Amino acid sequence: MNPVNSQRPDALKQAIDSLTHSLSLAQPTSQWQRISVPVVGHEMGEVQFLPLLAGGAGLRLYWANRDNTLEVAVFGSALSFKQNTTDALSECQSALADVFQDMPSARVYGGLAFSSREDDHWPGFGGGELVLPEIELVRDQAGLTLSCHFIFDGSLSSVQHQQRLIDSLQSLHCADRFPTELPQAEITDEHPGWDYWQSCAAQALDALEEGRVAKVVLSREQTLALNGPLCPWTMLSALQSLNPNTYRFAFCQADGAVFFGASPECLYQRTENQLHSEALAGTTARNGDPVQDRRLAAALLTDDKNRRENALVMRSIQEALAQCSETVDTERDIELIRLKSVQHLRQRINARLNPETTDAQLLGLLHPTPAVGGLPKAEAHELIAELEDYPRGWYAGPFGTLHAQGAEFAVALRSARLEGQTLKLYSGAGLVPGSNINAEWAELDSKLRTIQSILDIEL
Ligand SMILES: C=C(O[C@@H]1C=C(C(=O)O)C=C[C@H]1O)C(=O)O
Ligand SMILES: [Mg+2]
Repeated sequence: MNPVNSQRPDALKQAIDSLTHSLSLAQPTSQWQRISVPVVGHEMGEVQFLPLLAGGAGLRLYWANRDNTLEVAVFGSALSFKQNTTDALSECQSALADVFQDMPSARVYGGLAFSSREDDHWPGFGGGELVLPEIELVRDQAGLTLSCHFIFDGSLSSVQHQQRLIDSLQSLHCADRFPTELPQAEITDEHPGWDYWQSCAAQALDALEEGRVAKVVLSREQTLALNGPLCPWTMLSALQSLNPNTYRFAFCQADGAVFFGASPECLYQRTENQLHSEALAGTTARNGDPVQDRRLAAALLTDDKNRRENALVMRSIQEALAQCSETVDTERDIELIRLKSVQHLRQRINARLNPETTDAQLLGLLHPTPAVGGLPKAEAHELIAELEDYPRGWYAGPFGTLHAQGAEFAVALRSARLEGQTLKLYSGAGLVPGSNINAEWAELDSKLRTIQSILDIEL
């Protein structure tokens, strides 16, 4: 990989200076303030978010949507909503409404855990966290914008905060060498390993045959030991090249622990009362030989087990949306989604929501879909808690953004958690009656393959 220069493009430097100037002129008010400046000039296109994040410190977050119409880098949080339970979003909904009232263009970003059970949470990440950025760099259809958010009431503490914010703005810079080199990685642990998988998948198949569940998604955590520091922003840059039409996301805690990934799956995207969701389930591998690859795709499109996996997700999303929508329409075609190491079945669904529907309600109704949990929900989640012997944390949880006009959440799959020189990778597979234990294990493998391949893991 080429080391890239460490300068700060002039267009960004000018925006930083202009934002610093506006910030120093801020008038005391007790309300939230958002100050934005456009990043303009011929060098605007050279402002790369990942090297800037790599050059930063403390809490940072990255979010890019699947069609690449929105890319965001967050440096620090002006306000943080920590979630103890996944449904606690309803508790911060009114605080969020106040923030959006004062700053109609503000957005919050973050992730939520898969489960509200505390013993399923990761240390430091808890049940979830949504942040209002202290400094936010956004690339969208309007161009590039640098913003900051703060409370400035003229008190000593807010004056100090204003100064800290100016210092942080002035210190934005690209990492000296980016992408940085990647360390060597070695697989040291797995939950489940192959032996335990056979027994846990067999127990799940029993529950399926007895009709206790119709579908259950079991997952696996693979631990990699690294022989040096790993730059998560370099990983994201590599993921972006391999799978450009995925949601890319990262949440880096102040202590350096990072959750990141590149997911193909949308939980929902809402603009006012128009909502889009999808059933993304049913998987086969990719093959380097185009003829074989097309054969795999054709087999997937007609495969009974994979279509059942998908149909159950579809039905569950339809039923959830029916509870809060005026209309719910499914798109007729099942599409094929091709990624670097796997291909999936997808069917889209659109709804016109009842006007009073909130995002807290939507998250509660939709998450976890049976693409990552199972059906019936309660029984499947109980089985997952019983069989899986590691915490899922934010893996398979919602990750995304909320704003005054809407929201967009990915399902945080194809993801990993980095702590020091330990990287944990996650993947899951949906079991339905007739699933084969070996084939589902191979599916777990192929979903881990993309991140592994960046790290040159030999299998
Ligand atoms: C659970 C994961 O993926 C989900 C399970 C799928 C399946 O079983 O076919 C396909 C896509 C995702 O909805 C994962 O990648 O970890
Ligand atoms: Mg599957």
